[in-house]
Amino acid sequence: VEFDPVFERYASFNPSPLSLEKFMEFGGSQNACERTSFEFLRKELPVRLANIMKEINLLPDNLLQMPSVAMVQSWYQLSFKEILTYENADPDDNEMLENFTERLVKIRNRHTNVVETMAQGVIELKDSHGIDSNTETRIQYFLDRFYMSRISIRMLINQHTLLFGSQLAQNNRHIGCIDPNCAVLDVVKDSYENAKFLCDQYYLNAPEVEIKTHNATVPDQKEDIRMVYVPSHLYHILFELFKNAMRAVVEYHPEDMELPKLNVGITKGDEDVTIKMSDQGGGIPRSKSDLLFHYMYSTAPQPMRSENGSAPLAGYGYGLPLSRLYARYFHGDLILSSVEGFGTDAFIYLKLFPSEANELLPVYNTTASRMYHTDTLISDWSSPGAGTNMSRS
Ligand SMILES: N#Cc1c[nH]c2ncccc12
Repeated sequence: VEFDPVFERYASFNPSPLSLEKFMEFGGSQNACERTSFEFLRKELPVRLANIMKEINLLPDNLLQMPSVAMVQSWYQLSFKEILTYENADPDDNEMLENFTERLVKIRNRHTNVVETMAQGVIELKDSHGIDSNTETRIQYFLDRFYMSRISIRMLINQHTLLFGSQLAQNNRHIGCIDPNCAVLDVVKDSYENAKFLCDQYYLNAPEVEIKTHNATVPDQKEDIRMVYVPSHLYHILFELFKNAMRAVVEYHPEDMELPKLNVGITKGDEDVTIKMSDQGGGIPRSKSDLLFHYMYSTAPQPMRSENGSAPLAGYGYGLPLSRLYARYFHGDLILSSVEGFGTDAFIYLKLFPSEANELLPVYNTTASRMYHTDTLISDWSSPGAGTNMSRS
């Protein structure tokens, strides 16, 4: 589709970010909203697909030629073409609306394994050509944007199919996958219990947790801290952090049956809801803390395949970079702050107001394009060992 003028036209539009408040408006009264949602999506989905496909096309040739990457590219091209068949459809044609929703489900299913398949492509490149630091920087830049784009496209598809599809009725207070009154403490407890179960199974031990809540805006507030959010996103972030924190604590105290507990604080401020998770797992040296968010570093060696060749037994360790993307998706963040030799604090920042929780979307433009063309900047700070006797390059 690259040299197709229609593709270039859609790629020339900037994606339109929605806020959680806007997403909830689509979930208002029934019918009028399905038509509005359809008219928005038949333009916005191809715009978002075309924008990220422009960046896929800019990847280094030897990565693009990897079988797994070529397959992902073909899925995007096919899905782009399929949505375009609705470009001039009649929004009042209910049968067409039903067909559109069914097509979205098929597209979502086609893209189910994109994360694993792209990770496989990176491994194929590593095994066949090796990867220099320049290429690694570009792959890191691309994958952050590619996975954020995918999170956003799946959010649009999930909302439309949940609100207007023939799916089982979900929790009647939820709007699609959004909970307008998400009790943060409940998600923290759920994710802790599930991570603890895995930790107990694997290590036969797991740290306890102490959770404190603080509502800074209404002191002495006994009510739960609630906010508009997507519980499944928050769960994904917390589950990953709990697994990593528990692993650090158990491995740092191999002999102790009495493990230092995890401390979690949930604070509702004027703008932010902040979840702080503290562990005494020995921490990470500063020299390695960035690596935790690198896709390359966390790309496991050729994963062990189970006998029947099904999905790899070992995960790809993309959990932390993807969790940070989920936190950033609605303009929050995920930050690790570590004290080597003692432990690590993880901070999840979330926007309290749905009107401020806007999607953070990659935009294809000359800045993005330049990231794929120019060599990484020569550092304008000294590097170890480069003294006066070395000529400047
Ligand atoms: N995420 C996360 C972590 C939470 N605690 C950690 N300790 C060592 C390495 C990574 C982590």
